[in-house]
Amino acid sequence: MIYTLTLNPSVDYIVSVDPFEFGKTNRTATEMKNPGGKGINVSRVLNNLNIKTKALGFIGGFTGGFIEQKLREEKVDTDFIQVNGDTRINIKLQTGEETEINGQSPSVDQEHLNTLLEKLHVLQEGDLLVLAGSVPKSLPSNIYYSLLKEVEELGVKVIVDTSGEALEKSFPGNPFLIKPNHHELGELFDKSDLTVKDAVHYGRRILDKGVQNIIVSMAGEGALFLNKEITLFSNVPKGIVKNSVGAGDSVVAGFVASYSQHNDLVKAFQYGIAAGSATAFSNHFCEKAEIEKLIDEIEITKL
Ligand SMILES: Nc1ncnc2c1ncn2[C@@H]1O[C@H](COP(=O)(O)OP(=O)(O)OP(=O)(O)O)[C@@H](O)[C@H]1O
Ligand SMILES: O=P(O)(O)OC[C@@]1(O)O[C@H](CO)[C@@H](O)[C@@H]1O
Repeated sequence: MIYTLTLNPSVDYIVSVDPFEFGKTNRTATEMKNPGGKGINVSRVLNNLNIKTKALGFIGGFTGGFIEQKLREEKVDTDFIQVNGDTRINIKLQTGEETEINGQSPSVDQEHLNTLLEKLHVLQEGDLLVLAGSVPKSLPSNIYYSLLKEVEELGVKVIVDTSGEALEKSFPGNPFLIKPNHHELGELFDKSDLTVKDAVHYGRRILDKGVQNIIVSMAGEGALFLNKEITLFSNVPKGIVKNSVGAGDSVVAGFVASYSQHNDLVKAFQYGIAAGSATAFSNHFCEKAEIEKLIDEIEITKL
């Protein structure tokens, strides 16, 4: 079984405004309201690929109700924990470039956390758990490390997709996979504008800290896959990016979809990149046929 955990879900309000003028009343040309948060996005993409997951996380208020209702309509299985306060609303403003305003989440207390731990204790050998997204302020920044330790004895493979302190602190918990983009990887070492060579160098330093596999996505510039045995580079297919919200989550979902079926890291890397680009090239999360159309354009080379 595949589980996703979103500690900090959101309603994503994705609007295009053209032209956009600061200090003026602007009107939207298009708008969408979607259930969001990185783990939830992974569940939604896997659902598009006919792979069942259970989405865990903390939700509350009218926005939490919206998320549950939408996921129920899409037939994504959920087991959320209710918290006091409204789940945040994240604004994604498309004006030719993309600007994001991510909101604040309601607080999560010890009792909520204990309920989460109970839910995680039912996981079994062979299960995959995706821990994704930012950590609400009320939780410690080493929460993903604690959760990795919590399921360590269960034989579960854990994927961590987050950034900054929460990501860095997860490394000694030996996550099966992490997927930073090149900016997030650079941030961990106080570096910007990483080249492919730099990304390989810093990726290797993270492998030394206990992470088993790393995908470094670099938007239109390609992606890397690293573990102690192999270093691979992938190009990305050519196309017009329409909406990158959830493209990174689609890489994770595509990887999980393929790996859970074929147990092959290289194939899963390729499928993940195809899924990321298929989402980036459309206004919805990728579908199977869209991924399969791109897969042959993706060449994996050994570095
Ligand atoms: N210009 C592009 N051309 C082709 N594919 C792209 C492009 N930009 C993004 N993608 C696809 O989206 C994936 C994720 O992009 P990126 O490296 O920006 O990760 P991210 O920052 O986690 O994504 P997100 O925008 O969802 O936060 C890439 O690996 C690629 O598959
Ligand atoms: O604030 P976080 O948790 O880092 O990211 C949240 C978020 O930007 O990530 C998803 C796209 O990856 C969106 O659905 C959501 O709004």
